[in-house]
Amino acid sequence: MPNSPEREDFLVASDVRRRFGTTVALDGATVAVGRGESLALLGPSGCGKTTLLRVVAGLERPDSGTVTVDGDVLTGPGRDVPAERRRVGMVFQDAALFPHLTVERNVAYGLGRAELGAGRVQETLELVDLAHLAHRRPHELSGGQAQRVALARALAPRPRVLLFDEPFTGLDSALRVRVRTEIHALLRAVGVTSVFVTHDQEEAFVLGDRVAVMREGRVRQVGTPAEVYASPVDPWVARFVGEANLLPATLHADLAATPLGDIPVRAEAAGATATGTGRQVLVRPEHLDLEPDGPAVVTDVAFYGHDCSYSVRLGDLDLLVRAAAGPRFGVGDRVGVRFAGPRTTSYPDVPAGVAATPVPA
Ligand SMILES: Nc1ncnc2c1ncn2[C@@H]1O[C@H](COP(=O)(O)OP(=O)(O)OP(=O)(O)O)[C@@H](O)[C@H]1O
Repeated sequence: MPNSPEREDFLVASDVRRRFGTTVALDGATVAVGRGESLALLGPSGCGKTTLLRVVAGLERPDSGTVTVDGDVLTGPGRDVPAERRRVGMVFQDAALFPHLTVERNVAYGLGRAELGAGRVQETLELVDLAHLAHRRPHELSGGQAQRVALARALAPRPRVLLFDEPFTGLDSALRVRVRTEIHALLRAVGVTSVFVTHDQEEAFVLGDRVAVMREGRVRQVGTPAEVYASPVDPWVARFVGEANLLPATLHADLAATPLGDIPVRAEAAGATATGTGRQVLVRPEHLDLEPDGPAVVTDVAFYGHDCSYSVRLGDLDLLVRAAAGPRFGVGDRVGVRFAGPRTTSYPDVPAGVAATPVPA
C-alpha cells in the first residue's frame, strides 16, 4: 500500500522469512510503521504475528529479510544487532514483573547509572500516573496497574519502538477495555512508535492508527481501520475484520445486480475488466434495512442492547442484518431486505479464502 506523503516510515520490516522445520511462520512479511504511529498487527492464531514481533525485537533471527529503525539496519544480510542494543521495548501478555521487587525497582531494572541519576524512574512513574504506587509490590496491584508498571518499565529506557504482544489478554473484559483505552491515550501522549499484536479485531481497531492484517505469514493489507473495514482487499480480509454478507452479483460498470437489486460498487474496485457475471459484492450487515412483508424470512434475532442482529433467509441466501434499534421483527416474520449503504467493494467470485487480489507490497 502506498505511503501517505506526510507519514515518514520509521520502523520497516521487509520481506521477512522464517521457517520452523516444515512450518512457514513468516513468508515474506513486509510492513512499515510511521514515526510516532501505533500499528496493530491483526491476524488469526498461527499467522506469524508473534514471530514478526520477535524478529523486530531481536529475539528471533529470520532466515532472510531486513528490519530497520530510523534508517539503521537492525537485521539484514550479515547484520543482527543484539536485542539489548536495539532500543526496542517489549510488553508481554502477563506483565512479567519481578514479584519480589517494588514497582519503583521493577521500573529501574535494566537502567544505566546515568539514567537512574537523572531521575528517570520517578519521571516515568509520573508519566504513567503510578508515582503513588512506587513502593508497592506486584501482588499488591490490580491487573490494570500491573500492566501500567510493565509499560513504565518498557518506557523507562526511552525505546525507539515499543512492541506489545497481546498485552490485555490476561485481563477480564471490562478491565481490558478500560486499560487499553488508558494505554492508547498514554502512548499517544508520549508519541512513541508502537506495534500491538492481537487476534481481536475490535482491539486492533481501537489501538491501531493503522492496522496490518496478516494471514499465513504475510501481511495482506495495511490501512486505517476505516479503510480496511470499508475496502478489504479480498473476501477473507472482509470477513476477518467484521461481519460480511457476500452477495452473488453481475457487474454493469459501477452497478452490481444482486438478489437485493442494484448495489453501487466502487469504480476502482470494479476495474476495467470486471464487467460480467461471477462476482461477489461485500455488504456489511449495518448497510441492510428490513421492512415488513417481503420475500425473506427472519430465522434468528440477537438483541445486544445498543443494536440488534437479524439472521434472514432470502431464497438460498443467508443474510445478516444489523439495526440500530430493535427488535422490530421476530423469528418467522416475513420481511423485505433493502440495501441502504455507501458504494461498496466487489470481488471475483472465488471461494472465500483464495486470494482474489495480489498481496500488497
Ligand atoms: N519456536 C518455534 N518452533 C516451532 N514452531 C514455531 C515456533 N514459533 C512459532 N512456531 C510456529 O510458527 C507459526 C507462527 O507462530 P506465531 O506464534 O508467530 O503465530 P501468531 O500469529 O502469533 O499466533 P498466536 O496468535 O496463536 O500467538 C505457528 O504455526 C507456530 O506453531
